[in-house]
Amino acid sequence: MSVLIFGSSGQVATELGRYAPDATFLDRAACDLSDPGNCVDAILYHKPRAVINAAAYTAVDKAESEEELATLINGAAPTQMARTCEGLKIPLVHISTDYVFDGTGDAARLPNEATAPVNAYGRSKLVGEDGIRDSGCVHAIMRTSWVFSSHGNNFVKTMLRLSETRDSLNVVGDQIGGPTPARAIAYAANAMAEALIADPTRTGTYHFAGQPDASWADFAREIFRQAGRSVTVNDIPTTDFPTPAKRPLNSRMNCESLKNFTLVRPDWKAALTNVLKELEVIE
Ligand SMILES: NC(=O)C1=CN([C@@H]2O[C@H](COP(=O)(O)OP(=O)(O)OC[C@H]3O[C@@H](n4cnc5c(N)ncnc54)[C@H](OP(=O)(O)O)[C@@H]3O)[C@@H](O)[C@H]2O)C=CC1
Ligand SMILES: Cc1cn([C@H]2C[C@H](O)[C@@H](COP(=O)(O)OP(=O)(O)O[C@H]3O[C@@H](C)C(=O)[C@@H](O)[C@H]3O)O2)c(=O)[nH]c1=O
Ligand SMILES: [Mg+2]
Repeated sequence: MSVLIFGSSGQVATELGRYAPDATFLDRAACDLSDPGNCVDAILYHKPRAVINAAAYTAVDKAESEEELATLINGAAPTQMARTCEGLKIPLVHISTDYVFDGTGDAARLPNEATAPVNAYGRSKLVGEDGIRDSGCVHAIMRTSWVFSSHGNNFVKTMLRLSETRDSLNVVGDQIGGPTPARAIAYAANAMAEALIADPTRTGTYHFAGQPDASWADFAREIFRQAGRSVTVNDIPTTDFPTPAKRPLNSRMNCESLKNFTLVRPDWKAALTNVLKELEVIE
């Protein structure tokens, strides 16, 4: 029996190929999660020993005008996955987000603190979390943040692209969080699946974010520093960068309970160096 993974070409799904090479990966063509019944059929057909959900609707601004679709993919589908896993008594590892929090204050949030998403994407992800917790299945809901890798869409690639035509950029300096390498998320998700098979009492909600916490402006500066690109980053307040979706200011997450899985917060600056090498921006 192998592990079944929803997602194939996304940032985290791509990296899972490294740690779970024998797993079955389902792309959108094999299982379109906008029809949540499809994931029930897939799990019953494959009869895996665990399920990892690395698929999601991740277009934060677009979700404001497509909340229904985002909620099917991020809410209803993971709920159906969890109910099916409960029926088969197999664990589900699911990836969620810092955007389930409202971002008030400046303390690092614990996994059991109150959620209150400020945008449609966050609300859709919270529906999925609640559905999984209510299902009774053995699970790890891993909340992560600010994911980057050498493939797919992410802030690192956006900054590198902008640097080709700009020598200064305005970047928000008052949203603080943990940039997280997709590779580390994939390692952790696979480790959690195996650990839950061995010991279901580890079921629960966990935080997994890269360290140290930084603003998007700090993140941008480090990208340009490592890439050797001379782009001036001007810190601006969120109010000066209007977007369709509101974003939380404080995305700090307390990750201490990762010790249940003998995992620690990954160092995002070191991982950034690897990603820049993979992109052949540096040697
Ligand atoms: N990106 C980020 O900054 C963050 C992401 N997360 C969470 O981490 C997880 C992984 O994110 P990441 O790897 O960055 O996401 P990506 O956007 O890179 O990939 C999303 C994946 O979901 C798949 N997908 C989208 N719509 C559907 C659908 N209707 N049916 C089936 N599959 C679909 C995509 O498939 P296809 O290639 O066919 O489009 C793709 O493989 C998600 O749960 C996300 O919410 C949490 C915090 C931050
Ligand atoms: C391109 C650009 C963005 N920004 C800001 C906008 C935003 O506040 C921040 C990051 O922009 P992005 O569009 O990459 O961010 P966003 O897509 O909101 O990233 C989020 O994605 C989802 C899926 C998550 O789950 C979150 O953890 C988080 O990673 O930077 C600037 O200030 N200047 C710029 O030139
Ligand atoms: Mg984005």
